[in-house]
Amino acid sequence: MPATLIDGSALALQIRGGVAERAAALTARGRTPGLAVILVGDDPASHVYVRNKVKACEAAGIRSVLERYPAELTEAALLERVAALNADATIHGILVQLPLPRHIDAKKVIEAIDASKDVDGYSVLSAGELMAGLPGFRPCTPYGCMKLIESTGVALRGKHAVVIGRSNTVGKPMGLLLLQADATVTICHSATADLAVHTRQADVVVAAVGRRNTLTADMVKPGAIVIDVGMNRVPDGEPNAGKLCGDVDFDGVREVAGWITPVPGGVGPMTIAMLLVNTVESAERSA
Ligand SMILES: Nc1nc(=O)c2c([nH]1)NC[C@@H]1CN(c3ccc(C(=O)N[C@@H](CCC(=O)O)C(=O)O)cc3)C=[N+]21
Repeated sequence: MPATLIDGSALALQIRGGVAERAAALTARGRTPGLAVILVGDDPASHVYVRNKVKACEAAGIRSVLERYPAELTEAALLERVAALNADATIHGILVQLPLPRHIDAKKVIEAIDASKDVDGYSVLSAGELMAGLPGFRPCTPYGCMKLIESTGVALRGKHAVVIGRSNTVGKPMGLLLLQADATVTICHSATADLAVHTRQADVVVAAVGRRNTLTADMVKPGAIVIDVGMNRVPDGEPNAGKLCGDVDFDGVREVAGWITPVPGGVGPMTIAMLLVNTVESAERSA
């Protein structure tokens, strides 16, 4: 029996509905939540993501302020904008879209965002709060993955979860969130000797590498939950060339797994939903 599809678009809509109620309650008290999104340069993919974020805010009753700058913007000028948004009481979340042009030190910019407005959860303070099990903003993509896993109804306690990828934005925080949910966690990466040995043991696999077909059917335990964070394009000369695809060989793995997320329509929409959750939460804290 093929895997049950985990519908990230539907779950994201449901979560955004909850956000809309909380935002309306804040607006009724004259405290409309506000999110500032800063986009530097003209990466076409970044423009699509940012537009989706702004649209989702509007639909949920969150005021969004989109600031676009040319790729030549100086680091000093960007830091000045962040400082101004830090001081703006109508702004509860600040998101600086990554990647930034190479002449700008992204770390420095992220650390300049006031911790109370770090709705991306990318700052060292937010990472430390997650590490220490303290309340704080969780990075939106792994946070969304946790909600997708929860939606299956399978309890994580005592389960073996394998994360493929060790980035600061997805792999590492994903491992910590799974650990916090009492899973036994393995983090695999480019130097892992035999990836399949690990994934075949896994009750949950989260693939976050950025390379298509990283996880194939022979690498998956029957019945496992498979979460696909990848955002890749099918190369020219292959069927479906140019289409968005994940890190998982979807057609193969769905025959073995118990649950699987599609790309698109899986993790991507959840990333945006959790950004709205963090923003409304930030506004509630400040109200
Ligand atoms: N400071 C910062 N925060 C981020 O959260 C951040 C970032 N920088 N830089 C880039 C990545 C990427 N990201 C996505 C969000 C939603 C979709 C999304 O909605 N994807 C749709 C499809 C979109 C399409 O069709 O291209 C889906 O998977 O169904 C994708 C990617 C957020 N990121």
